[in-house]
Amino acid sequence: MTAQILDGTATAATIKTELTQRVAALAARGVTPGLGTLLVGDDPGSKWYVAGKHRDCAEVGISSIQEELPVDATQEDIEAAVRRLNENPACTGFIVQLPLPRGIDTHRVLELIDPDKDADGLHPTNLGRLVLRVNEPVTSPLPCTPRGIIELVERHGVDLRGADVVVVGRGVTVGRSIGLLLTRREVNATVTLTHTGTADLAEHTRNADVIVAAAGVPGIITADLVKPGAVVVDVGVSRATDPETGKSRVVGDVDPGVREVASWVSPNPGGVGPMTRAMLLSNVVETAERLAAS
Ligand SMILES: Nc1nc(=O)c2c([nH]1)NC[C@@H]1CN(c3ccc(C(=O)N[C@@H](CCC(=O)O)C(=O)O)cc3)C=[N+]21
Repeated sequence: MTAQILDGTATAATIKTELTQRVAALAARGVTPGLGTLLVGDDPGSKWYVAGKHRDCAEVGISSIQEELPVDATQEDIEAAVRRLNENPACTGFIVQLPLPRGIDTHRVLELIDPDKDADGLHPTNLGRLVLRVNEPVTSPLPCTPRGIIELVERHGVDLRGADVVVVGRGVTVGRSIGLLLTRREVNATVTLTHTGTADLAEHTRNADVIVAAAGVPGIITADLVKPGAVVVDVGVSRATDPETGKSRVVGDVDPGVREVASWVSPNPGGVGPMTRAMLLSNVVETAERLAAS
C-alpha cells in the first residue's frame, strides 16, 4: 500500500478561501489588513519569494506594502525601514526577507520588529510568549512553518493527541520552535528533537508515529527509518539539478521509498511550502482582527 498525500497546495487554497471571508468581514468594519515586506538586495530567489507573498495577499484581499533597499544598505538604513513599517498604520504585519546581506546583524534587525506586527511569528517576544503562556489561548503571531505543518496534518484527519512526534533538525524556523506548538494542551503530542549530534537517529524515528523531517539533508529519511503506518512530513528544502532535464529542482529530506511504508506523506514541493505561505496570511489577518477588536 502506498501512502496518502498530505496535499499542501489544496489545503492552502482552502485556508485562503476562509481568509478571504474574514478579510471581507474586516472590510465591513473599515479595517484592511496589510502585509509589509522588506527586501534588501536583488537576489532573484528572494525577489521571487517576496513577489509570491504579495500575489497571495492580492488573492485574499490583503493590501501590500513593499520596502526595497539596495544590497549595500547599511544596518541603520535597514533599521530605519523596520521602524517605518512598525509605524505605518496600513501595515498590520510584516516580514524582513531573509537572508540579509553579509555584515548585517540580523538578530538586531529582527528584534526591532514590533512583536504585534511580527508576521513570521519568530520575534523573541512571541517565541517567549509561547514558552510562558502555555496554559492560555495564544493571542500572538505563531511561527508560520510549524503552524502550517500542524494544520496540514490535522486537516487531513490525523489526530496528534498523544502521538510520538520525532523532529529531525534543530533549525530555528522549524525544529526548535515546532515543539512549542505540538506540546500545547490543544495538540498534546509528545516531542523528541533530534539533530546532527543524535547518537542513533533511526532508534528514534523507528518508534515515531509522526516524523517531521527538517534537517535540510536530501533523502535523509529512508524507508528503513520509518515505522509502518507512520505520518511523514517533508520540510527540507535543498536544490539539485535534475539529471534528465538539467533544471534545478527542490529536493526534500524524505526519500521516495518512504511512500511504501508510511500512511501519510507530504509531497515536496506542494506540501509544507504552500502551508507556510498560507499561515503568513493568517498571521496578518489575525493581527488585523485583534486591532479591530481593541
Ligand atoms: N522572513 C522570512 N520568512 C520566510 O518565511 C522566509 C524567508 N524569510 N526567507 C526564505 C524562506 C523560504 N520560504 C519559502 C516559503 C514557501 C515556499 C513554497 O511555497 N514553495 C513551493 C514551491 C517550491 C519550488 O518549486 O520552488 C512548494 O513548496 O510547493 C518556499 C520557500 C519562506 N522563507
